[in-house]
Amino acid sequence: MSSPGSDGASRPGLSRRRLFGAVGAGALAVGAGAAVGRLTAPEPASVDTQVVAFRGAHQAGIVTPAQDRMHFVAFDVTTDSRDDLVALLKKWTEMAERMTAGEQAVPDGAIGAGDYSPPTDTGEALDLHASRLTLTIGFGPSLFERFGLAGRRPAALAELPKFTGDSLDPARSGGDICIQACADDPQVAVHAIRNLARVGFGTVAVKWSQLGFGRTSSTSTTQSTPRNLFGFKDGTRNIKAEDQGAVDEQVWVAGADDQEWMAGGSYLVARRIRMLIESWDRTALHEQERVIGRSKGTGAPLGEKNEFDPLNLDAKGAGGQPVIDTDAHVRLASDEELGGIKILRRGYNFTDGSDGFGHLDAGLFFIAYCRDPQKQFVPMQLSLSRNDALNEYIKHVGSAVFAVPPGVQDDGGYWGSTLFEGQASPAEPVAEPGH
Ligand SMILES: C=CC1=C(C)c2cc3[nH]c(cc4nc(cc5[nH]c(cc1n2)c(C)c5CCC(=O)O)C(CCC(=O)O)=C4C)c(C)c3C=C
Ligand SMILES: [Fe+2]
Repeated sequence: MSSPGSDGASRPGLSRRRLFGAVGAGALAVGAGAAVGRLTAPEPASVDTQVVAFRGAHQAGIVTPAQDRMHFVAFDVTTDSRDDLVALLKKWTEMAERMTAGEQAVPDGAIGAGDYSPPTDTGEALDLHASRLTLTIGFGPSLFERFGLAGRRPAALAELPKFTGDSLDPARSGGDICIQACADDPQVAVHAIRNLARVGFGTVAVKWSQLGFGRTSSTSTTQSTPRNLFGFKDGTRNIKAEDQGAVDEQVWVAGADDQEWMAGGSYLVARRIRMLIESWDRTALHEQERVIGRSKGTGAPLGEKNEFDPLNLDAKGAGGQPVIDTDAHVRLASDEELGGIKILRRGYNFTDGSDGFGHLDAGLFFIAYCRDPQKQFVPMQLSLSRNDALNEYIKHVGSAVFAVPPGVQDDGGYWGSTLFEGQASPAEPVAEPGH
């Protein structure tokens, strides 16, 4: 197994490709991208930057610069055996570390297991790079009702309330465990989830899953802002990895918050939000911009010139009416209106065919990370669900919340070991969100 360098980058992206030789690896990276038909060009990457370190104080895939593709899965745990569940988490950890390093899920698993048994790696990523694959695990509230975990459930991991307008499909909601796979190559993300689900047979079963084809936010100042399916730049005022103060205050759980096993972890809220594309597409540009509160072209706040100009929520037009409307999305979601609350958004566009009525089943698979969903996501979504002008054009159809444990470190840990072994390492307390 390879180990990442101290800078978080390593070279084992080559090893899955060793079959084909290491010469010209940089050129092959470009070829591999073209072969799977990326819709948007990946940001330039050398072989060295293909691997995101798996180990660390925090799991990768949260403040990691958002990759362009996602495969998200929620599992039900089908066993009653805690030992079997822990054994699977250990196996998953090994496989996840290998795959994020660009290696096969199991050494030589694709063709080395012999002619008479099923391959232990499914093989579709054999000639692909690591593609900045990250795998991030989370545990849902329902898991804590079993396996003797009741006393270890953090208060922050309460089920989300029903919000005005929710039209949730239980078949696309909840789950005992989630795994978020993000990569710059869709086949790499799908391969990772497929192989983890495959070895989980008998212990877990897929409850629901979602593919995302384009990031809808930036999580680093090094990234350009992408556009969502309404055509607007999305992620401009997101928390960025470089803003350490905001990340510590709003994203990472501190040891003193509640359950110590969550120190260095975070909470993930997932919402499958259908976007009523046809209705939006019949809406005048002026109204689209009023609803969002930003200009479609530049992404600038209404009344301003440039994308990153500050929101001026007090500005009034000639008639004395607010330039950014009282029910504009960005006003209602802003930390200025919410007592300092922020979240880290990491969502993806999706299109899952059409719905039988000639409408695209398309939208935003919204993912948010925060230190306490009850204090951050819930008040934000309460405000949006009641008053947001955007509600005429969207419908929340799936929902889930998960506790995302801290990262796996070099201490024999595995995904969830701080929960199952009680090995939490205390973290420095930092200020509460919004204070
Ligand atoms: C509960 C949180 C949020 C949901 C749900 C949500 C859905 C949603 N958002 C857009 C499009 C845009 N959102 C933008 C900004 C923005 N959105 C949220 C939160 C939720 N969005 C926040 C916290 C912010 C930042 C507000 C601020 O401080 O300015 C923007 C503007 C660009 C940006 O800053 O990111 C767009 C565009 C859609 C289409 C959508 C549901 C489908
Ligand atoms: Fe938004």
